[in-house]
Amino acid sequence: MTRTVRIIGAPTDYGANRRGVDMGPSAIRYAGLAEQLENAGVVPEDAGDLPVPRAEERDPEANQPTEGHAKFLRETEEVSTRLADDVADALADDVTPLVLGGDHSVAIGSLVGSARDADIGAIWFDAHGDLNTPTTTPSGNVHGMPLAAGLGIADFGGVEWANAPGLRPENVALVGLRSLDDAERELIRSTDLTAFTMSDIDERGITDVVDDALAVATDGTDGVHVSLDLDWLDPKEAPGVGTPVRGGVSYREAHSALETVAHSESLRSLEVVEVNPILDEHNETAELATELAASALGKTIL
Ligand SMILES: NC(=[NH2+])NCCC[C@H](N)C(=O)O
Ligand SMILES: [Mn+2]
Ligand SMILES: [Mn+2]
Repeated sequence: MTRTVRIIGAPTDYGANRRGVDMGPSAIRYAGLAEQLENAGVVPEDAGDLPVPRAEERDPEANQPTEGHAKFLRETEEVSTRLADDVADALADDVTPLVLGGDHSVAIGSLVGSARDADIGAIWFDAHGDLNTPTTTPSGNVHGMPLAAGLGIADFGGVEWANAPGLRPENVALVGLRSLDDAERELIRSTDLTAFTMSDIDERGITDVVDDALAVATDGTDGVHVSLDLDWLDPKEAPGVGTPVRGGVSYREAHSALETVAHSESLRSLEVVEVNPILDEHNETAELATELAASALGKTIL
């Protein structure tokens, strides 16, 4: 049966400290997403963008860059709750949700929706751990926290709207890490999360690492949520991101990783986040995002 993919735009920027990432969904569509998905042999269905509180409508008090504080948490709750419903509805319609960020805080809604009526695994392709909490965050930016939120870790325990019921740390694999805060490092050591750093990819090659990540994420689950932060790639390949870190995966490694995901036939939901057209060069990061989404959904070279 041909897979239908529902595109859900989540044009947020309040979870990051860089304006412009809210234009990610349009840049990704403009880069030819629908056509790329057709080339992948799936039927794209565009649900448009979720309403997101504009800068003028936000609580100015919620933008205090102090330590031990999550900025715009109320706004994040509002959008995450809606997004979770849309993701869950897509799955109930037997359609694969493809969420377009926006900053990585949108992953809270994706995880909650994808794990609403199922046990899921997650693969986090990212330079960062996104495992901070309102207490440990060095920046206050919620895009550095969504995985901890979904897992209900530390002060996210009991923050119900942010917890993904069917997601357990044993089924989460982070791939391509190269920038961690101390508290995140500590957390990875003290939980059942699986973490593959760039050094693991150097040593073992991307396919082996992603095979292992898939084994973790599919073990006893109904499917896998793939979260692709474009800063996972080397900034030379993906310059249009707010928090670039040198030493990321190459163009070919990224495709290979997502082709391996497609091959496993375990993809349940997908998101591509952190594309910031203002920081991009000729929309190349958005183009990369569309290509990689197509690879994850089954596009092959031959
Ligand atoms: N999704 C991202 N780009 N996250 C970057 C997070 C950076 C840093 N760890 C922080 O908490 O602020
Ligand atoms: Mn990142
Ligand atoms: Mn991220």
